[in-house]
Amino acid sequence: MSENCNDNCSSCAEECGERREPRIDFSESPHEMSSIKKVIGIVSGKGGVGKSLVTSMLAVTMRRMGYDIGILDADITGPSIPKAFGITERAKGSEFGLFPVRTKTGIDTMSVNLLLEDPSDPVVWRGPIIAGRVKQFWTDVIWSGVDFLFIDMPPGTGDVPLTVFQSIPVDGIIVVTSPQELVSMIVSKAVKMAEMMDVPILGLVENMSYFTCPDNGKDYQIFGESHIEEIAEKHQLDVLAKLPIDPKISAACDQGMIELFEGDWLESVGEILKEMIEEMEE
Ligand SMILES: Nc1ncnc2c1ncn2[C@@H]1O[C@H](COP(=O)(O)OP(=O)(O)OP(=O)(O)O)[C@@H](O)[C@H]1O
Repeated sequence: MSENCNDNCSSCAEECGERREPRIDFSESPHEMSSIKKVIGIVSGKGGVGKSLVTSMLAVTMRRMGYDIGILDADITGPSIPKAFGITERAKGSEFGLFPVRTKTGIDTMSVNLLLEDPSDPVVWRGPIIAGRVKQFWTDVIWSGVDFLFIDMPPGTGDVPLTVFQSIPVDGIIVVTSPQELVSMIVSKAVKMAEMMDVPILGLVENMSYFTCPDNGKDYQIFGESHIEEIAEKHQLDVLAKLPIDPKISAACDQGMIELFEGDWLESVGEILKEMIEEMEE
């Protein structure tokens, strides 16, 4: 029996010797006109740690490296991708399906905010409806010629992320954390969920890790000392990147100009993803 066993075989993907129910395949096929090479989920154990920001910056970094990128905003109740990229137009559809909206540098995006009459309307749907909408972003959207589709996952380890993992074949996930007390437990939860769903974890990204004082150039750990290395070691994971708290980043996000951010923090993650594609194409 797996150490992660929650006694619910129907929601578990692990093939252990004590399985009492057959493993049900909930996976959905993408739109028949889609072509997607790799699907990467960006997750966090709790909200507000900068998951959407890391998704956006990673997409921009990979775009700068020459890849064709899509972002599926699965954070239905708190969609932040259109705002970060300054997208105001609505998504259009045809008899074939729904088309993503392209950003200024050519990143394809789909988000519930691109479908609402008024993007400031709250989404007050229940879990199954939210999960259904995320599935539609996979099955009904035409993701054409995408090398990497990044999924900005809903925060936490509840119903919706579970459905996303079951229905979309995610090739790997990146766990975003911030240096706070509860991080160890939160990372453990995200790691266990990924293991149960049989999805490889590519590593951890620590956001808001430090602040570099513009006056003396020194780094300060505003949220306290980071324990990310210990946590990574405990779960045998890699720390892929550490991002500073940077008012220029939040300003770029607020102004819809994340594509203009300056910084190479996520290039190491880009190299790992590049290897994934190269291995696939060999
Ligand atoms: N490193 C950073 N430096 C400055 N501002 C940041 C940084 N990381 C995140 N922020 C700001 O914090 C806010 C929350 O970030 P973001 O929306 O990415 O979090 P999230 O984890 O996706 O939240 P939720 O899951 O609740 O939607 C945003 O306004 C963002 O601009």
